[in-house]
Amino acid sequence: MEAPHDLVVLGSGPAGEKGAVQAAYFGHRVVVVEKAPEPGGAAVHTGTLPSKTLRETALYLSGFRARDLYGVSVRLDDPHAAVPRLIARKDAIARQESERIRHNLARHDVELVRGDARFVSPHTIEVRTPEGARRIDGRYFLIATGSSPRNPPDVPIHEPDVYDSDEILALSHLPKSMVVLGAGVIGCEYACMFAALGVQVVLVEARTQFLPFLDHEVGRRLESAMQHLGIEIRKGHRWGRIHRAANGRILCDLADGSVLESETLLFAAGRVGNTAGLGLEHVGLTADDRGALKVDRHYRTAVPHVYAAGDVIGFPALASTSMEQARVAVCHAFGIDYKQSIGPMLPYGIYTIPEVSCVGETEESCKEQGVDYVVGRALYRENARGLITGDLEGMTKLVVHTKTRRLIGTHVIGERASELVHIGQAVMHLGGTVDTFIEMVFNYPTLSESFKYAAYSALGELAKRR
Ligand SMILES: Cc1cc2nc3c(=O)[nH]c(=O)nc-3n(C[C@H](O)[C@H](O)[C@H](O)COP(=O)(O)OP(=O)(O)OC[C@H]3O[C@@H](n4cnc5c(N)ncnc54)[C@H](O)[C@@H]3O)c2cc1C
Ligand SMILES: NC(=O)c1ccc[n+]([C@@H]2O[C@H](COP(=O)([O-])OP(=O)(O)OC[C@H]3O[C@@H](n4cnc5c(N)ncnc54)[C@H](O)[C@@H]3O)[C@@H](O)[C@H]2O)c1
Repeated sequence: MEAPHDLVVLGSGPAGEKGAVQAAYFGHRVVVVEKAPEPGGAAVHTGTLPSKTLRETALYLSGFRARDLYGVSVRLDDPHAAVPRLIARKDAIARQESERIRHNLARHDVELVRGDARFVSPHTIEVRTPEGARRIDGRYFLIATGSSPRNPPDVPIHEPDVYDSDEILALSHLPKSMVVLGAGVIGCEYACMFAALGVQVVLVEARTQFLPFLDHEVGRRLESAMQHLGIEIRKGHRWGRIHRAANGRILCDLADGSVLESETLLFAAGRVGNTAGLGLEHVGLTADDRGALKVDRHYRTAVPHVYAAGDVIGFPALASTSMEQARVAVCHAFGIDYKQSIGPMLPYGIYTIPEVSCVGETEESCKEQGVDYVVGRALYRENARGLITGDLEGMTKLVVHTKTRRLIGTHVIGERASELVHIGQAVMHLGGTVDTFIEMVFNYPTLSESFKYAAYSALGELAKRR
């Protein structure tokens, strides 16, 4: 009989990898079970990295970034050659990242077992491996099995030309038109990517507010930039039947009676936790109707020796937070005095075109909480690096507490937004004020310098309040 492992991790995505390595680093014997042929999960194979690689490749192949510099029209030299080039680049990145994960696990002496895991008793899983079944006992378990695209019965995902966000990565050619259902982060990102490649995109969303968690001014800017990119945005529309016309095109009925017709359709409306088939009943757990597991602030489920982290626990379902949750879970399980909680301020990076990133309070959240605030803005078009880069629509926006002058929110839309936001995040994390930016010397010319000018703008607003 195999000796029990200290930690058994189900899944090798961001949560599984980081949780496993954290425990192994502190001397514990760890095994990771992964059912896919290569480690990395959705982050490496179907979600984060593939979509971000496609975005960069789409911008490069379409000459998109050069549009405002040289007045070139955005078009692909050879649309037929684009898809193989997009796919090849994405596959190369996935291979390298899987290899990095294998290496990271191996150098921490974490065993990686290929197979489908399910609980057969509270302390034992059975793994169906290509070679047969293997039982693994553990003292603690970390469920990090991630999520999959939601697949409602009335959406014919497996029909040709109808895709979900996993299948879209196997697109064989660039379509002329696409209807994207769901303007969540996934829908918006893919809508932008395909529009940049010259595909005619219609984006449908039931809500009337575009990405409602964004600062509304930033959301409006993004919406108008996406429209400028050629995307037709249909807000406040529910969709109904999706079917095929006699001419082979895809039809999507909208609740107002109109019908959208396109060559392809991407269904991008939500994900469900990968808990079906995990044998949760053998450990005394149940998932909710979205397949998600409930955890406490230490990421412990209702069963004390079983933890869960990442997409399988639902919101916010980001690679960034999944890793941190798993580290916290493992530190708690083994009493490691290292990481007790995840940072209180979670940044969002949305890789639309343009990119958007934010952390902390929005104008709307300040109003809701009755917080007295001012904002400062700096436009990329008034920034030397913005002019050089040709991004004339970008903006850095700071939200500052009127009384304490502390920075409480950072919002960036434009080139490098998801990198730049960390400047604001660091200042917020360290309790900095608007004056911090005034004291700092920034490299010139940089987009980072927009923080100083946004701070000046906020100072102007503060002066009016005196
Ligand atoms: C299109 C798209 C774009 C995204 N972009 C971003 C982004 O830009 N930034 C960001 O932070 N997040 C992004 N995300 C979200 C991010 O990919 C997820 O939050 C992240 O992958 C979750 O990590 P995880 O470890 O919880 O699960 P996953 O990465 O899903 O990994 C779970 C692993 O568990 C394995 N598994 C499942 N069941 C079993 C079983 N029974 N036995 C063994 N193994 C099993 C799976 O095969 C998988 O490898 C994106 C997601 C999508 C879909
Ligand atoms: N850059 C990033 O950080 C990034 C990128 C992609 C995905 N993700 C994560 O992946 C997760 C899933 O993203 P998602 O975009 O699939 O889900 P989502 O739930 O965020 O968005 C789905 C959208 O579809 C709409 N919708 C649902 N049913 C509808 C109907 N019948 N008619 C009209 N509209 C309808 C919803 O109102 C919603 O806006 C998110 O939690 C997100 O955090 C993150």
